[in-house]
Amino acid sequence: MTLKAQQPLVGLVGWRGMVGSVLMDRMQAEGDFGLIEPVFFSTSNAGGKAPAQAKNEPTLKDAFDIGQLARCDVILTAQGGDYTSEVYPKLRAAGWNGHWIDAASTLRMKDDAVIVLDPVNSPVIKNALSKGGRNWIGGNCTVSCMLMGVGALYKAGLVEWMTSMTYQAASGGGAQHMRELLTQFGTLNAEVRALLDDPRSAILEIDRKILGKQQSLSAAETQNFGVPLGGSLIPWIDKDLGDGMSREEWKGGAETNKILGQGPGFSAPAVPVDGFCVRVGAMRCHSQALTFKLRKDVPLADIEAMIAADNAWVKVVPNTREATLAGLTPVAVTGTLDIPVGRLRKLAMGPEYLGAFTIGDQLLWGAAEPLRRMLRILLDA
Ligand SMILES: NC(=O)C1=CN([C@@H]2O[C@H](COP(=O)(O)OP(=O)(O)OC[C@H]3O[C@@H](n4cnc5c(N)ncnc54)[C@H](OP(=O)(O)O)[C@@H]3O)[C@@H](O)[C@H]2O)C=CC1
Ligand SMILES: N[C@@H](CC(=O)OP(=O)(O)O)C(=O)O
Repeated sequence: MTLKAQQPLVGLVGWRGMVGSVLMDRMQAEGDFGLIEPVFFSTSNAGGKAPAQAKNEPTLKDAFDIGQLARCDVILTAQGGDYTSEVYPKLRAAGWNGHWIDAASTLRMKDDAVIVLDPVNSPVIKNALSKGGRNWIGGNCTVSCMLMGVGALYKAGLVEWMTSMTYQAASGGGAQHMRELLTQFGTLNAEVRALLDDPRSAILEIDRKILGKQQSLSAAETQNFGVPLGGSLIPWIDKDLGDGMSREEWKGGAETNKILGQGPGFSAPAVPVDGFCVRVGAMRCHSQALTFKLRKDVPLADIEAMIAADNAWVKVVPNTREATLAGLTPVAVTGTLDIPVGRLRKLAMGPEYLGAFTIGDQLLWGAAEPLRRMLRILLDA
C-alpha cells in the first residue's frame, strides 16, 4: 500500500493525553495535518467534537469500534498498553492490513514489530517496510533518548558493553505522577516556610521537620509513587521481574539491541547493556550516566566528533563545569528536541573505558517524535 498519492485516513487515538498532546503539537508544527485526513477517536467521548485539525471527520469516533478503526490506512495511538491489548488483536483478526503506530510497550518485542527511532535505525525500518511490515512501535523513553545521544558509537561497532545509571523524570509515570511530585514539594515547603524565612533558623531543625513530614505524608499524597519522591528518589521503575531486575532495566538491554537490529532474531550478536533505573524529582527529562567499554582505544576528540556528526539533534557539551551547568540539565533541555551529551572522558579503568552523561525530553524523543517521524516515513514511502 502506498500512502504518498492520497490523503490517507490516519486514525488518532490518545491524542488528548500527555504523550498525545505533545504529538499533536509536533504534528501541527511540522505541517503533518496538511498531508493526511485525520480521524480522531476517543475512549470516553464518542460523538463529541473533534479538535480543530479535523477536516472531513468533525466528530470523535468510538476508539473501540473496530469497523471505524478499520477504515483507516494508518492508526497512530498513544492511548496506552491496555488499549493496545484490547483493540489491536481484534482489528487484525478482522482482516485490517493498515499500519499500526503505537507508543505503548505491548507489541515492542513481537517478531513482526519494529521499534522505531529512524535517526538511529532507518535501515532496520526500511528493511521491514520492504518486507511488508505493518507494526511500528515507539521505544522505551530512556532507551530512545540514550540512542539519540550515543547511537554513533553503536553504529561504528565500538561498544563492547555499556552500563547506564538513569535519573528518570516523574512524567515517565504519567500526568498524575507529575502532579503528585509537585504536591509533595508544596507540602514540604509549607512545613518549613517560617523557618526558611528566618535566616537565623537552624538547618538541621529544617531537615528534621522535612524528614518528619516526608515520613508522614498521607496515602493520598503518595498514591502514585507509593513513597515520597520530593526530596528523595526511588531506585526501581516498572515491574519486578523476580530475578533482581526491574522491567525498565530489562528494556535497556532488550530494546537497545532490537532497535539496532542485533541480538535474538538478527544475525548480529547482542551487546550487553545493563544498569540501574532510578526515579528522581525531575519533571519530564530523563538523564543518564553511561559507562562504555569500547572495543579499542579511540581518541576522545574522535569520539566527540563521531557523536556530534551522528544526527541533527545531538549536541556535544564540552566537559567543563561552566558548559555542563549551562547546557546539561533537565531544565536546559525540557521542551526541546536537543539531546546533549556531555561529561565525555576516559575513565580511570583504562583507555577503552568511556564515561558520558546524556539528557532527553522523554515526551519528545522519548515518546512522540519517533512516532510522528514514522508516520512521515510511511507518507513518503
Ligand atoms: N508517559 C510517558 O512518559 C510515556 C507514555 N507512553 C505510552 O503512552 C501511553 C499514554 O501515556 P500518557 O499520555 O501519559 O497517558 P494519559 O493518561 O495522559 O492519556 C491517556 C488517555 O487518557 C484519557 N484521559 C482521561 N482523562 C484525561 C484528562 N484529564 N486529560 C487527558 N486525557 C485524559 C484520554 O483518552 P480519551 O480521550 O479516549 O478519553 C487519553 O488519551 C502510556 O500508557 C504508554 O503506553 C510511552 C512513552 C512515555
Ligand atoms: N517506563 C517509563 C515510561 C514509559 O512509558 O515507558 P514504556 O513506554 O517503556 O512503558 C518511565 O517510567 O520513565
